[in-house]
Amino acid sequence: MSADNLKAKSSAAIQNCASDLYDLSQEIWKNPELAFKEHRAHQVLTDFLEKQGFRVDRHYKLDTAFRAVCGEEGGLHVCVICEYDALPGIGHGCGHNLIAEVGVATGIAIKEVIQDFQQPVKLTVMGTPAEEAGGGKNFLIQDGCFKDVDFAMMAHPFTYNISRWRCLAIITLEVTYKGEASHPAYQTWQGTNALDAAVLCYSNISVLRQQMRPHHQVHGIIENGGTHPDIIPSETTLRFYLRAHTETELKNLEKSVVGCVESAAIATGCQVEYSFKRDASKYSNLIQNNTLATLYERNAEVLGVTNCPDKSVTGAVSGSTDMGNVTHVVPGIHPMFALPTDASIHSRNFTLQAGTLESQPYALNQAKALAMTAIDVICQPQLMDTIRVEFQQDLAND
Ligand SMILES: NCCCC[C@H](NC(=O)CCN)C(=O)O
Repeated sequence: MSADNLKAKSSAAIQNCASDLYDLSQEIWKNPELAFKEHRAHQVLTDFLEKQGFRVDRHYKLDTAFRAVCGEEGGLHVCVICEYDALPGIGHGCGHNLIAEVGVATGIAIKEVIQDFQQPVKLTVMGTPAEEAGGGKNFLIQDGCFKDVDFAMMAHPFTYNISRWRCLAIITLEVTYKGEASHPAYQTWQGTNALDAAVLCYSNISVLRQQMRPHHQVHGIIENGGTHPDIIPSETTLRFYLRAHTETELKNLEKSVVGCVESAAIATGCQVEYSFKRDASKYSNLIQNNTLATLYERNAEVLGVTNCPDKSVTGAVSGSTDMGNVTHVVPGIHPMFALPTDASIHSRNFTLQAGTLESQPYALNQAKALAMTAIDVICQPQLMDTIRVEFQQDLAND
């Protein structure tokens, strides 16, 4: 069968399941679950994939991770990634219900044609928890789950179509100031105000922002600012995210931020403890493989998905994802696809849009484009050599 016929057959498989896929997505959207607690999503996704004939490993390495496999060993191993965690307070404001749906739909589409290829193909749909906080993919990477994968793909809903979204390496900084409680209207001089230290720290970082390099970002919150207006706060805590193009740049940014943190302690006489979380919550920048991205762009274009023409939008670099870490261990792509909305991700309006029937064709198109991209590579296995060379070059230049 020609690649074009395989693509048509795979797309038809998605279209045939469109109504069930919408129900699946709705089930996740209506029941938002936070990082590592995505029990219901795990259940419905694994049940769905099992019904579709996948060999499913539930609770794969992590309680709410899964692996659903079809095909055979001995040839290419394609991995399609699902995310399904929600955000505190605003539900699926990042549209991960659609990411999960796209992952499953892509899996169905590739499975439909898996026996039609000239060589064996193995397909894994990988369920990865806790993208928004915690970095589920990093635990799976550490456990060797991507070791025999040739390439990995997923797609993320957004406000624009951006095939090669560049996202940043990120690290979390936690800061605690300790002072001395006292009455703020009586013996004020006996107090040491930890809230003043927190406010100064926050302001120092705001001032630093003007001097930061483009694409360096620091933003955060005061998590605990004290307990009562008439007690000088003796302890406060802050949490910041620091982002930069690469891990090396992130290190430089860390140094500047440490100056802001420590100077606030000196100015107020507080003690300070701080730590950069060098654990699974630390995400690498995203490397979009050129060959995979080019194939995806061509396929998406055929389906009427055109990349946003505004270079100021497509050239923007922002946000972070643990898919970044995946693209440092295997070649991958992570296109952003537009829903019909102006709303920003992580907003209530985006939550609403991610649950509409109106958004469905946009999600299903992505699944078709990802499956078509995999079909291109499987039908021209020599492309894999180029993909591997690019991958090594990208890592070396990172
Ligand atoms: N450890 C912090 C992770 C933050 C990840 C988050 N990701 C997104 O918003 C994009 C995709 N969901 C972020 O960039 O803030």
